[in-house]
Amino acid sequence: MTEDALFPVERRRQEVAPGAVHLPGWLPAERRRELVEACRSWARGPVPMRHTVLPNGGVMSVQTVCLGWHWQPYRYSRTADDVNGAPVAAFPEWLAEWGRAAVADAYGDDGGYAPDTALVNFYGGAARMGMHQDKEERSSAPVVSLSIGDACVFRFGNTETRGRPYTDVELRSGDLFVFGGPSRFAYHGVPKVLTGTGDPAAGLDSGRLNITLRETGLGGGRGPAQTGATAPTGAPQRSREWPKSTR
Ligand SMILES: O=C(O)CCC(=O)C(=O)O
Ligand SMILES: [Fe+2]
Repeated sequence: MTEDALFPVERRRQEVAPGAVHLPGWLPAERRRELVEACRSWARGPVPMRHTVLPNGGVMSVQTVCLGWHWQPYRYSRTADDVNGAPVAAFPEWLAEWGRAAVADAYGDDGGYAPDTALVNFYGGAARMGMHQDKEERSSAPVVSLSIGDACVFRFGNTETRGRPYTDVELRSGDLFVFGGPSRFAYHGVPKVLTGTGDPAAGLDSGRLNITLRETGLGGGRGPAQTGATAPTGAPQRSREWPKSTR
């Protein structure tokens, strides 16, 4: 339960919509720290983290860097043609293992989950993300979302419209949210970051990191590491005991 809320909110596993599961506090502090370190490394390059420019000229308030496949509105490619043209960093095997553990904890079975791309988003205090569908993937495998740092309001809607019905969920540091099955193509967004709620234990005092893992369905594996390039430095060593269910 939250300590500060007038009406305390239960922080329990919750199925927000069919196939959309929120697992609060899924990532332990050590794993959060490792992931923050890895994100700092990915943010430096080979493709630097940047504010994505939309086809209508709008600039996203969120900053993004990708692994495995580079996402730009509205397609995936192996090179960051809208940034510096560099090949995207590889999607590491340890992150795929975290993804399988996440799906298994959400649904009871990992279903052979094989994510080959990740979008790493950084939200400064004023950043937000409008309601959208993740639909550039040619796969209906679930999206695995990990949040670290400042909490946020995550709005999870329906597959038909940007508007109601939707459910607002508070995602805090370490929370896992998985959306698949009938919810895989539901609209979702982040209307608000709750500044001042950061996670010093994870090394992220302010701002919010969100990492979504996806299967692109495009084939060709997890990216450059498959073809000989080196993995980004700073990738954490996962302890052998982890991941396991924290439910
Ligand atoms: O930041 C989040 O929680 C959601 C991010 C998201 O929807 C996306 O990257 O497509
Ligand atoms: Fe999304």
